Amino acid sequence: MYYVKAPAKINLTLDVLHKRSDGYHEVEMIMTTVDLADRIGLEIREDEKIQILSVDRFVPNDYRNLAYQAAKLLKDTYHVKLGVSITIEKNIPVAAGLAGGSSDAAATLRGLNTLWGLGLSLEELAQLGTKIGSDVAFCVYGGTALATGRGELIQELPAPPNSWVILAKPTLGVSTADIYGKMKLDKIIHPKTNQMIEAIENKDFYQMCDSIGNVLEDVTLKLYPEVAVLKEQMQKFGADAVLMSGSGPTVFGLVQQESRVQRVYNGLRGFCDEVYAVRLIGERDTLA
Ligand SMILES: C[C@@](CO)(OP(=O)(O)O)[C@H](O)COP(=O)(O)OP(=O)(O)OC[C@H]1O[C@@H](n2ccc(N)nc2=O)[C@H](O)[C@@H]1O
Ligand SMILES: Nc1ncnc2c1ncn2[C@@H]1O[C@H](COP(=O)(O)OP(=O)(O)O)[C@@H](O)[C@H]1O
Repeated sequence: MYYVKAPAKINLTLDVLHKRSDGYHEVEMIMTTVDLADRIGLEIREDEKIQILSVDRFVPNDYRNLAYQAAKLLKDTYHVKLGVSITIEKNIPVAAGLAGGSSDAAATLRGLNTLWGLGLSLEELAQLGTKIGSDVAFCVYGGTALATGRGELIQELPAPPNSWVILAKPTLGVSTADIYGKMKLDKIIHPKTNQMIEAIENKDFYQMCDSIGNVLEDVTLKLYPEVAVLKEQMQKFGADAVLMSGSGPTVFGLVQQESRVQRVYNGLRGFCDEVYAVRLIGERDTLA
């Protein structure tokens, strides 16, 4: 079995500039990877079949699985005469704003590129990934990046300052399309994207905390007040900065001091089942 790591992402900033004629929204967002990851196991099949073996009951094990779509796209585009069995060990919460499905697809693209001996560049894989979903290109590269367009245009950024990240996922799933669709474009308060880039470049933790922002947060918080409560709790327990990731509903807290991590984690565990204390990965090249 050939294993590939598929880490979750968080959005340090997420801005929407306008709605496009193709129905997508033009975005500007800073994304970074965290060390909560699915594990993708790949096994070549001579019979040309693509098979998904997943242990998670919330994840489809057929053509609807984004890892399946990644394998099929590679196979069809490059006329590969092999198949693959894909085992997905799911650790990233599903439909959570953490890009778990996109990361599984990206890891499958990277892994099969090696296993099927295709010799494609990351750029070529990212371009292919864009056909599966807007977040897949970022997940192909990992690390930290400014993502524009509908999210598929990637400019690499340096690793952010070191930080712990507490992730808390309420027991509800959110539809990304629904949240984008309910946004009031004339009421947006834009996050400080340039200030965030500066904070990252200067490795300034407190400026990073001061620059986080997500225009989708208001929409999700209004629909699901329990997410707002979770945010307040995380602030109360001492996180340095708190924000919802992507379209939600996962809330993340940045915590610089290791001594404070346990307190925030334990505090949240009291009323939220899914809480994780992880680190920012921040850099590319740790995904093999
Ligand atoms: C909000 C974000 C932020 O990173 O992440 P998640 O919350 O899903 O993790 C992304 O923009 C989500 O990316 P992804 O989940 O790949 O979305 P896609 O499958 O491409 O699109 C799902 C639906 O979301 C809407 N959509 C998505 C991206 C975009 N720039 N504008 C949109 O309006 C469209 O209605 C689209 O049909
Ligand atoms: N490998 C996969 N892992 C998770 N979800 C998947 C996968 N393949 C398809 N999906 C579907 O994609 C939807 C969004 O999943 P996910 O990527 O976890 O969320 P998000 O886009 O909020 O980060 C889920 O409802 C799920 O049914």
